[in-house]
Amino acid sequence: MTIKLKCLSHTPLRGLNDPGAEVVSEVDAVIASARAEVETFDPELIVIFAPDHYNGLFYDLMPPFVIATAAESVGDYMTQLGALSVDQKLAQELARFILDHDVDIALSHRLQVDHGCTQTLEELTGSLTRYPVIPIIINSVAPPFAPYRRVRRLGEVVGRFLATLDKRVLVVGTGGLSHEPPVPLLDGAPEAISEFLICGRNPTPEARAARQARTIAAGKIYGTELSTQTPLNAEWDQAFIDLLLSGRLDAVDDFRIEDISKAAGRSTHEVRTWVAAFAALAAAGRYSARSDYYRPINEWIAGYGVMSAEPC
Ligand SMILES: O=C(O)/C=C/c1cccc(O)c1O
Ligand SMILES: [Fe+2]
Repeated sequence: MTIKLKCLSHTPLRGLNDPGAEVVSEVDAVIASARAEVETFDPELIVIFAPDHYNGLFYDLMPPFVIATAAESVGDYMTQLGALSVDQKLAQELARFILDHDVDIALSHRLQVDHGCTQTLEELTGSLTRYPVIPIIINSVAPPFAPYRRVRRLGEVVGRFLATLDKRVLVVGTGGLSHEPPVPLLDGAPEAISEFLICGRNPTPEARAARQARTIAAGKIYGTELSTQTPLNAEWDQAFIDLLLSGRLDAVDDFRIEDISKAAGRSTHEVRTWVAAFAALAAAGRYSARSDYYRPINEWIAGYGVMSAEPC
């Protein structure tokens, strides 16, 4: 097996509520270069660790981890609609391997995935179907969450499975870094919102448009005194990037979920996908990592970062 890693923030506001042209072209260039690297690597499999934002997973049955043997994009925001090219057989084998190695994971034979998975897949590969893929969703948005040590363990077991394959594998983590978009909480939610959070699958086009308009409106005031959302925290983001660069992944075992939510925003927990991706890579031995880009971007409600890594 040959393995490479890419971790990227995602933001559905890219293209819908952009910062200045200079920042947009900086990020365009970083993504274009990441995509060129993926093209050169020509992966035979992509394992993507991603969150869901109440598009595929709801509180009627909210698993901490899910592996998909088939997945369809809901096409939210500006993402493509349609099926992903999931390697069904390999996903089933991986699910069995994970369970055999003492990590509990749910299995979906028809998972709806959102921008949290598809935006990064499109950015890195140009489509939803360019390469065989296995999506693994890590609950990062709908508390309570599995502890960070369990996420690291999940990644490690996935990495051990990948080491048994004779393939070029790209491991991807998508989400984070610090941010808090206006995603509602079940705790204390009014009836209509709690009904949505419990079983809001397949919203009407009007409901989807209203949700997107709310996110855009939140992006317009994020980071100002008009916003009630926890602001970006560049210091937290840099410390997290430094931790991944250092290879001291076991430090995440001490991460306290409530502390992170308060310091850097509730959706910062999407970094759980980065933790899993790095742990999968680390299962192959020591790695060398680089931080390709970081900038806090209020318009996108994103501590926006890109990292790459490979074994050394
Ligand atoms: O779920 C939504 O509607 C919005 C999600 C969002 C907004 C801003 C930044 C992100 O990383 C998001 O996932
Ligand atoms: Fe997200």
